[in-house]
Amino acid sequence: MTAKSSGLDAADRSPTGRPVTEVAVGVLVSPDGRYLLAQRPAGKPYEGYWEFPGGKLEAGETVEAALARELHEELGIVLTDCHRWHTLEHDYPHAYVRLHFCKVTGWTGELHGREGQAFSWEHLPVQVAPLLPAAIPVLELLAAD
Ligand SMILES: Nc1nc2c([nH]c(=O)n2[C@H]2C[C@H](O)[C@@H](COP(=O)(O)OP(=O)(O)OP(=O)(O)O)O2)c(=O)[nH]1
Repeated sequence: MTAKSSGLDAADRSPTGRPVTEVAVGVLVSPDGRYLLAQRPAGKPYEGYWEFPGGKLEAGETVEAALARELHEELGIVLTDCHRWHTLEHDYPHAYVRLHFCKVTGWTGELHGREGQAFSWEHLPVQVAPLLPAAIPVLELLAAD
């Protein structure tokens, strides 16, 4: 199979030739219209910055499967309802990421930070800081929704 027919093409490289890290991100929406933000744990790039929960896709994983796994690992919840929303790319010093944002409206279980991270349900405009650079355009999209 050629690279193109297997789906591997120029989209797997950034415009400057960096490999693309695919990331599944959940925008959890509470019944009263707040959004869940989590603080990045110690030891990760941008430690202490606020972001939407999620993480990198593993080999062969879909966005939805990766998101379900990450939400369970990070927050102890089981994803029951989500849909893809926006995809954004960001060129960080540590990686070029493609962020697949999904709106999450259904889950079961009690939320708790299983990696010791803080989290907060926020109305717009959010009060937590600092935010990951790539979270800022997402908050603008949410405000415009
Ligand atoms: N989860 C999440 N990641 C984001 C957001 N915005 C943003 O630029 N990112 C970037 C930061 C990281 O480079 C990448 C996510 O990778 P990560 O290190 O958190 O993923 P992971 O949990 O799989 O990490 P790992 O410890 O397994 O390496 O996406 C966001 O809102 N949420």
